[in-house]
Amino acid sequence: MEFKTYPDRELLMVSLADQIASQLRAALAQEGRATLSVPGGTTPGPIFDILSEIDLDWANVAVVLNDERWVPVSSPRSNTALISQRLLINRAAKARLLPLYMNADTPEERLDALSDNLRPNLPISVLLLGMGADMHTASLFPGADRLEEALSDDAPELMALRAEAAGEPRITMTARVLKDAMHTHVLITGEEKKKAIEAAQNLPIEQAPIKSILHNATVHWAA
Ligand SMILES: O=C(O)[C@H](O)[C@@H](O)[C@H](O)[C@H](O)COP(=O)(O)O
Repeated sequence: MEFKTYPDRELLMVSLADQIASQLRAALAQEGRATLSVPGGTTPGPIFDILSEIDLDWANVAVVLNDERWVPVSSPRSNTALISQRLLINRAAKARLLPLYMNADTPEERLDALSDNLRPNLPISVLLLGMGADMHTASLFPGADRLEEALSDDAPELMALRAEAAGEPRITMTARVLKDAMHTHVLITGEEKKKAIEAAQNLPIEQAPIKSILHNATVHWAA
């Protein structure tokens, strides 16, 4: 794992957006297509604002969330709504959204359709992840009902998980898909998350699921 410290959050966001754009450009040059996977939550908004203005061949970029809360897009908790409003606009409006939500009562009802849609766009070219202070990433929460399966190397691409800390049911990429990404960045801010990522290294993976992707990740941090 590489740990990069930035003087402040603004510099972190600008610099990381630039690194992501360069890696997408390289993937586009090599393969003519690229897949970018991003987190929801409260931290990445500013990076989406910057990325959306960057000049690249967005028409050949597929964008997909790492995970989604099973709520309608009209909910303020919808990660799909977040990226629709802050990432898939401006120049990035040309990118193709691979959905992680379709109207239904439970994620299980839509897992097959969403997975079939995702599969041809794997592996992920550039993976941006967030992390909770409880050391979850995507929706791989410590204590989640099917965590062991979601961390295993023969997991399907997507799974539905439930965890007390998660609130609503989640749909998430499994560790296998996250580990296969060509480039992995973890975006964290604040002292609490810095301590959590340090602590994660000495804990079993079930208690610190972020560990599943740390070995070849760059962690970007600012206070
Ligand atoms: O839907 C989600 O909640 C996320 O994708 C999740 O994995 C997130 O990245 C972390 O919970 C950090 O969230 P914050 O940035 O809000 O702390």
